[in-house]
Amino acid sequence: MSEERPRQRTPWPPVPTEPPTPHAQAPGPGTKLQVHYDECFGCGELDGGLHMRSTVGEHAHVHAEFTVTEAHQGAPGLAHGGLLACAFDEALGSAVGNLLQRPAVTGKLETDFLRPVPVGSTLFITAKLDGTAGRKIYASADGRLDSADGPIAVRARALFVEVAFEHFTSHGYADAMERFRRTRPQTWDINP
Ligand SMILES: CCCCCCCCCCCCCCCC(=O)SCCNC(=O)CCNC(=O)[C@H](O)C(C)(C)COP(=O)(O)OP(=O)(O)OC[C@H]1O[C@@H](n2cnc3c(N)ncnc32)[C@H](O)[C@@H]1OP(=O)(O)O
Repeated sequence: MSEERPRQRTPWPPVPTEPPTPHAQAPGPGTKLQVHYDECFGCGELDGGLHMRSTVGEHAHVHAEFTVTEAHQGAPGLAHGGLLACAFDEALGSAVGNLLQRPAVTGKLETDFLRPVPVGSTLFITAKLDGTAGRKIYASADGRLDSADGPIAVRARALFVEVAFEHFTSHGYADAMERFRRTRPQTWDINP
């Protein structure tokens, strides 16, 4: 299997964009990012969740790690593709939310699965912001197998759409903001 397997041939971002500018209060390189919501399947402490942790890298990248356990299998001994997509959604969303400090939800997420990801392996995911166009935020990520310079196993790119905080209170739990603040007391008071 060759290292470069560029399955994503369509232009990206698909529309003209502005360069993404990290928010003045965005956490800097080396910052270990906090859980954004303690009941999040991606980063929270739920039994069976992905328990992902992320760190801000240089040049507005976010690095995340996902270790595949027996609870994440699709085929015997291999990660389920849907859960891998979930790990990328988490890493990409973490980059968008933490670096831009704008509330946003995933509008579109596409993944290329380039290599099998076995149980016991760790995906080293690097997510970056690619551009913004009004409420639309484009981001992409690579996931390398077992080390930060391992072969790329999964690639993803996503469109996030900025939303008002009411998105969470009207479509989710009415007390969504209290639930966010219970995990991260100040973050969710930031005006978009
Ligand atoms: C603040 C401090 C933060 C602190 C730090 C936080 C850290 C935080 C870490 C989070 C880590 C979790 C990461 C998981 C993130 C989820 O899992 S989010 C859950 C999954 N996603 C959803 O549930 C979203 C459901 N969809 C929706 O609610 C609505 O469709 C949307 C996405 C809000 C868009 O609806 P809308 O607001 O009515 O806007 P709409 O005009 O339809 O679309 C806006 C633009 O986007 C385009 N668009 C929308 N969808 C698509 C699509 N699928 N394809 C192409 N274009 C699209 C539209 O064409 C439109 O383009 P323009 O016309 O403006 O050129």
